Amino acid sequence: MMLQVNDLHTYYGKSHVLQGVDLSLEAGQLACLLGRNGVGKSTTLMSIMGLVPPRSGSVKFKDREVLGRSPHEVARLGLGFVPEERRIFKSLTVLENLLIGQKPPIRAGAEPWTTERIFDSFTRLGERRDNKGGHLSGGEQQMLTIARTLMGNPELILVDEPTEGLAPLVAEAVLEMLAAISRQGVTILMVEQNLKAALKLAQTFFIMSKGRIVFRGDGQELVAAESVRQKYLEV
Ligand SMILES: Nc1ncnc2c1ncn2[C@@H]1O[C@H](COP(=O)(O)OP(=O)(O)OP(=O)(O)O)[C@@H](O)[C@H]1O
Repeated sequence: MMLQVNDLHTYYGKSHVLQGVDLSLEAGQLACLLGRNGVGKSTTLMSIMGLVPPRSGSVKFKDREVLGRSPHEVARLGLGFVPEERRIFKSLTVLENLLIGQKPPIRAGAEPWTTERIFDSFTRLGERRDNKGGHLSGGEQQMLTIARTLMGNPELILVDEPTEGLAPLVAEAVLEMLAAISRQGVTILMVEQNLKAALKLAQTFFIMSKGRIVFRGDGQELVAAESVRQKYLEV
């Protein structure tokens, strides 16, 4: 198992936000975490990464317990995090931004991500390689944030609402980038609000409500589960 989260509890002060989250992902999967605003999706990703320390439970990354480790240590084990806000260096070029994210691969035999591989795989970034980060569009900045995370050669990436605030066509390009990354063997857990877009992309779906996972299934099962969608997703 690439990721196994069991009975995860996280608090902000007295507020009990994650109330026993259970989820698991196999290597190579692209999974989508859905749910209404404020149910704890971002907190789940941040708890896995150690950015918000959970109070109890277990987070196993490739069968190794990572709960209690610092985000830096978790990243070094091969877990990448793409936060919702795009953290690029505006005064540095696309190429320089990518080089900042570079870390040697952990897994022997895996083809490492280099700037050339990034520019070959994602030509939009290649065209912009010498442009300053601050001059990129929102969608390009999102692509750069994702690509910079890849430069750390993660085996699993956690991606928080990558299409937030992007126009539909740009959002589609960002999701296509994630699909391409998945096809290249990186496991992905992403939060995405747009169900229609997510259905085209992901194989596995988790729905969260009030700090717990209330549904797990594939695309067909999610489409069939009309009452679940009505109860937990639709407004
Ligand atoms: N730093 C914080 N301090 C206190 N409460 C917080 C903090 N961050 C989030 N919360 C609260 O925790 C709950 C879960 O937030 P979280 O961001 O994980 O939800 P979400 O499902 O990702 O929602 P959204 O889509 O709105 O980001 C919300 O009620 C939110 O107000």
